[in-house]
Amino acid sequence: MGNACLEVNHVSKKAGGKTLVEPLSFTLDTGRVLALCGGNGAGKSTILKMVVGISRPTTGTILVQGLDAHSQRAAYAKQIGYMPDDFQFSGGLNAWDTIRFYAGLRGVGEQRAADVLELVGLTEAKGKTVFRFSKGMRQRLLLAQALLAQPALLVLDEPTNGLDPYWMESLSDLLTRLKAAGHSVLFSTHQLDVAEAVADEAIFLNQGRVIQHGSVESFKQQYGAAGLNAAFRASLKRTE
Ligand SMILES: Nc1ncnc2c1ncn2[C@@H]1O[C@H](COP(=O)(O)OP(=O)(O)OP(=O)(O)O)[C@@H](O)[C@H]1O
Repeated sequence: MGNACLEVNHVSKKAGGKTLVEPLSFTLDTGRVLALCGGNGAGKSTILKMVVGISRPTTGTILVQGLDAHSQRAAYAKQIGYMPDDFQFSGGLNAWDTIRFYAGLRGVGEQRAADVLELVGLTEAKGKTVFRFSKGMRQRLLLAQALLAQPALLVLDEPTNGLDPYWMESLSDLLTRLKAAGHSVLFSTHQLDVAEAVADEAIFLNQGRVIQHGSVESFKQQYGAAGLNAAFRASLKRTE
């Protein structure tokens, strides 16, 4: 496809004698947002780790902007901003020193570091030591480091974990603006209302298997106000 930002082809993962992810294929076009939805242990983080290149698929290939994760590693990594789940920052640094450290790693200047802190509402808190941050503030700092290099593809693992309603809504607004600016976003969530509010497409996962993939609009049309929750339940039922 002409404007594919991410192409996942027949990717699967086995580890410890267990199939964590059964073969899956999907394409994410430029400027689109795709939500990987599923409960605990569905395989969401495993898929995201393969997409960012920190875990190698057992089978299949992944291309971001036409680049291969393993044979073109450095160029590939530059296309991606990653917000991992449950990452611990070095607690002794304040937010400003932390974001400047990541800016240095990404080859990004101080102005951009200040801009991303502003985007996630942490300018006022920039002198505060990160270990004094609430969970939601740490999440926002993690998002800020993912945004630093204005990557073509943002990969966000449970980005709304710990966010209060104000920041949930702000994240939706921010993702909408990033989309409009041509960024593509792949994120995981177990909160289907978040996927419904933010994503263009959703993939439903259960125990490492895709049980449904469709546009959020089509799920809304089919299930009305009950939305993605009803669509997910119906998909689960069909596969039981
Ligand atoms: N290296 C590994 N070896 C064996 N099993 C693993 C490994 N990594 C993950 N798993 C298992 O794979 C399954 C999928 O895990 P994963 O973290 O991808 O799920 P998830 O959908 O992100 O779940 P959660 O919402 O709980 O974070 C789980 O059962 C997990 O225990």
